Amino acid sequence: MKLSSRIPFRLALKQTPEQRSSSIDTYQRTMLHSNLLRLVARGGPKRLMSTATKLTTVEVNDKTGIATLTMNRPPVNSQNVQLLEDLQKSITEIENNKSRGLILTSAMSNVFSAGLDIHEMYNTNEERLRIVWTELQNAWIALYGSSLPTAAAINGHAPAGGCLLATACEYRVMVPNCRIGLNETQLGIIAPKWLMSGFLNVLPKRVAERALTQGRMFTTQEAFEVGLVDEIANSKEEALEKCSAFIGSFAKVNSLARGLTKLQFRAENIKEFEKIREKDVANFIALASRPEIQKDMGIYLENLKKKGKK
Ligand SMILES: CCCCC/C=C\C/C=C\CCC/C=C/C(=O)SCCNC(=O)CCNC(=O)[C@H](O)C(C)(C)COP(=O)(O)OP(=O)(O)OC[C@H]1O[C@@H](n2cnc3c(N)ncnc32)[C@H](O)[C@@H]1OP(=O)(O)O
Repeated sequence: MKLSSRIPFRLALKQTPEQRSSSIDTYQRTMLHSNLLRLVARGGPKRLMSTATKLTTVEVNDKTGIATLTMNRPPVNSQNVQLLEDLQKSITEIENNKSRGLILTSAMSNVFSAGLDIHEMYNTNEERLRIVWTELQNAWIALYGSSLPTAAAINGHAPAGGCLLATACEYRVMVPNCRIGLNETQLGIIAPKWLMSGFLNVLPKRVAERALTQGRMFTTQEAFEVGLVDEIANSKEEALEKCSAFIGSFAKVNSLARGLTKLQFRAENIKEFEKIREKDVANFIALASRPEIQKDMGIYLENLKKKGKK
């Protein structure tokens, strides 16, 4: 299956008859391929890899060779230092074990990830803030810069840092009635450029600019319509199957050529990020230490707690 051949019927209708018949033919082949993969994915024995991690698990499907990396930090997979470090360890392990691809998902029933753990940034010291931000940077670059095919099975809400992880992947499948987006401006903070890279990779610049300035949280349907997610699935299982089908689409492509091509597309963002990463840590510490930001964090946490008790 070629990525360029994934043309939905509604777009196929706008094409010439020749283009249309070729797209529909490719579409049917794609469906057949994805159904085959689904059968394999369902039947395939799963192997739990030996990750020395507390908050992530890695399961490899022996038949497809695809690894599923699951975040498991109840209640909302908020990203504390431990989760960010575990994500990196699991990504490295999946790469070293020569898996055919990586699917990122969540063990929570309605949340993919709530973003950075605000408790880790509240009432703390500069050294802790440095660690938090450095580990967020490290986790992002491990995922964004991986040469493996990557996909996110977004089985719940994905605000801020949750959206960051999802958009670091090459493909996204999301369950209905959830929200995804970079809501930083709504919180009175600014997402640095590298943090927007994945978002800018998948959305037209105009749409991305508007969404980022508004701090917009897209519903699943809206995210699909603008291209922030590639497909909608009715359940986590279906999302995992669709992600497997995406990764399976590279079965006949030379993996080295594929990986290097991917990295060429991402090289500029990665280079920019490497240039500013130290300065970016300093900027984050300065921002997060500001008394008014600390005050806002306290209020935000209180409101989240109150909402939870309702
Ligand atoms: C002003 C705050 C941020 C300040 C940051 C400062 C500087 C940073 C500079 C740049 C950073 C940009 C990069 C990334 C930033 C981030 O990721 S910030 C985090 C943004 N995340 C959010 O705004 C999401 C907040 N959470 C929610 O909207 C919801 O929890 C939900 C994810 C939609 C899930 O809803 P629901 O299932 O109903 O669960 P509850 O709301 O009831 O939550 C359950 C408990 O979890 C706690 N919690 C939720 N999110 C977080 C979080 N991000 N950090 C820590 N804790 C969180 C929530 O308080 C509940 O706790 P209790 O059970 O009540 O104790």
